[in-house]
Amino acid sequence: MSSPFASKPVLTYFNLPNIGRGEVVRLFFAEAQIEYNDIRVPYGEWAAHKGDVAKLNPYGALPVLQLGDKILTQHVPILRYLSKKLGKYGGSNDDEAFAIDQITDVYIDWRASWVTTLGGDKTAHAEKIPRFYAAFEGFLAQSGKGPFLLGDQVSYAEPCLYQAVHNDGNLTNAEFAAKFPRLYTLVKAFGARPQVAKYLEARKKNEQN
Ligand SMILES: N[C@@H](CCC(=O)N[C@@H](CS)C(=O)NCC(=O)O)C(=O)O
Repeated sequence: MSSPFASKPVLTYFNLPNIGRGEVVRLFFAEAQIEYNDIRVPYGEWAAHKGDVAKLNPYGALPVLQLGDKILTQHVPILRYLSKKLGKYGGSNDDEAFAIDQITDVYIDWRASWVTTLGGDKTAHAEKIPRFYAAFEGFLAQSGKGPFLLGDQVSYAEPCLYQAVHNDGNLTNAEFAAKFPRLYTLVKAFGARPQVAKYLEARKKNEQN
């Protein structure tokens, strides 16, 4: 791995079990083979760090990415910015860029809804979550490509979708695979990308779900 940036990016995020927003940026870095400093704040120590983060990020939340003298926040805009800087992962025309934006905005909605079901309320989960998977599947059907949203070209949508499927344990769910075949094929293909597979193997030690 190396870095196309003038200095090594510094990603600060929680040491969560691979379910959080910053982990999506880590997945993107794995795919793009970007070397970065991975600062992991133990969740239990957040109160002690919050003030320092607020000095960098007016929103006061993580992840924060330091890129030289730039401070970037909001995980999907971070992915979008990195994609532009790298000249890939963001689509090669306005229509492709729109398709990525569209599906990742649904991912953001999924995330906002999903965190409200974290207490383990199965009824709330069943009421709220399947519509997002159906939307992902629908947009993938509209694109008509595969295995990825843009065909063979990976975009920053893939790490987002990978996590949406991973977070509910659906990577090994045959029923899920049958119901959402395009989405399932996409996340399996993303997880099998050599650099991503290597990263996923290494992160197993931190896997708790
Ligand atoms: N819209 C932001 C949300 C950031 C966010 O809410 N981060 C959570 C962790 S995933 C956080 O820092 N929570 C602690 C807090 O807000 O005090 C993004 O997409 O990055």
